[in-house]
Amino acid sequence: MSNVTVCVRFRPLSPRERNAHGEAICITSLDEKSFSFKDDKEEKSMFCFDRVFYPGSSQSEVYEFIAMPIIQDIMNATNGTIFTYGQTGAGKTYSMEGPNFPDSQEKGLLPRVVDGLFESLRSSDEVHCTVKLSMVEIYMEKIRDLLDLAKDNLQILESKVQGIYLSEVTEIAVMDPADALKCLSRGISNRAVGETQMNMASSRSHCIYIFIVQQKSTKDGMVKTGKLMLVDLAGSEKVEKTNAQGKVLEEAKSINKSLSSLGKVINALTTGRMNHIPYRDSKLTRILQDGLGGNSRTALLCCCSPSSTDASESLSTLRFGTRTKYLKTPLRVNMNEDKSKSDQVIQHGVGSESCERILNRLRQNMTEEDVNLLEQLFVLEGIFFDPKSISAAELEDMAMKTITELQQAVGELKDTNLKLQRENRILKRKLLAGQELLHRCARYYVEDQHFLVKIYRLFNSFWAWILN
Ligand SMILES: Nc1ncnc2c1ncn2[C@@H]1O[C@H](COP(=O)(O)OP(=O)(O)OP(=O)(O)O)[C@@H](O)[C@H]1O
Repeated sequence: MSNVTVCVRFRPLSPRERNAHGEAICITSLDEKSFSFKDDKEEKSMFCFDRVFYPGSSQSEVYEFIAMPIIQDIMNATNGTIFTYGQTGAGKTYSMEGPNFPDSQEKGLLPRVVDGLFESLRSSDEVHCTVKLSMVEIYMEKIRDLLDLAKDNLQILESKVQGIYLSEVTEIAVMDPADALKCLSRGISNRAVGETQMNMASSRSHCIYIFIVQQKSTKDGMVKTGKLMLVDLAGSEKVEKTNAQGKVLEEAKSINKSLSSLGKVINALTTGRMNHIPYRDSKLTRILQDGLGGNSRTALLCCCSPSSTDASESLSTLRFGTRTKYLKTPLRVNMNEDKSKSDQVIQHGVGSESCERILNRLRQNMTEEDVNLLEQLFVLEGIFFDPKSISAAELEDMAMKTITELQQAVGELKDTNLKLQRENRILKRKLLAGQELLHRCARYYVEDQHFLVKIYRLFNSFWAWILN
């Protein structure tokens, strides 16, 4: 099973959209996983995801499908990342925090995750558990600590034990859900204070909520650590559509850069170009490194407006979601002995060497039987890809991937064709204008020649008259 879940959520039409454009929407529901989408050129395509949340869906449905399995993983010491992606106003913050955090009936993922985490921790009694919370914001490639605004340029570091971490970030140990929500509310109001200070809108920054859950066995001192990151990404709209200038343009460029780095990392991970994953291209991808390519279960919620007027932005969000769907990450358990006893860690990822090359190397030093055993172990661990082990569901998944890719390719070809036709028309117009200009020049040239001949003759007559 893939470790990446990609879902789409369409929010209800807003009163403004209803007033301006009536009930026109760009989607037709097919079932809970697929829908037909009408783009801004009225062309239809079908999209298929792990789950589609239509406008009537509730916050608890989103939580149960997306976050509950990840919370289970955190308890089993694997990492988890949930991120919301989409244009400004598409419903990312509504889905992540819910309206009027944390009091609303319509609580979003964040407060529900807090409840879910403590609920799961309570059910285990032979372990000592701690939950630590951090909250940061990435704005113009600078990481700000939202639990201590004085720390406005945190650095990203990497260690064998912790993986990727933020140096000197404030980590608050929280005892219960109420404590955690109080801490998160503080971070959220600090974010608003910072926005006023810097005169920016929340949609211009990425916000990351980090939960570190540690479970120490009272019997043998083993420590299991799980890291859960919830990421509310900045609006993904295209710069040219925003008519941005000055500082807003700089912000938009910085967001586009980090989101396109995210796209490149996902592309590299899904197309198997594992030898260079450009995590370091942006702060966002570097922080998410553990959550994207490493030891993590990832869920992406693509938030879209259902309005036909937003079809082009929604289409690019859906394309991003489609690419992410084929990201596969190896899952491991982060288990070490108590650090005072040992610093042993589990390595992330399989590196850049291909499966066959590694096996060949092993064959040089080991018996064929041992190599086969190792290979079986790796397949069980999900490290190597074993074609024999593909299930019908995975085959269906792959077929769907091919169909979606072909549909995308057709869509892109159509776009290119339209663009080329437009360019062709412009070139033809330019050519006609050039020909017209050339004719005029030729006419003037001929007229000028006649004029010069006339002057010359006049001059000759004048000269003859002088001489006579
Ligand atoms: N599923 C939903 N049900 C009802 N209202 C919603 C839903 N999703 C979003 N909304 C409403 O739509 C508006 C925009 O949503 P939201 O602020 O979450 O967008 P956003 O994508 O986070 O935008 P930004 O990038 O600016 O932060 C809000 O008024 C929100 O209450």
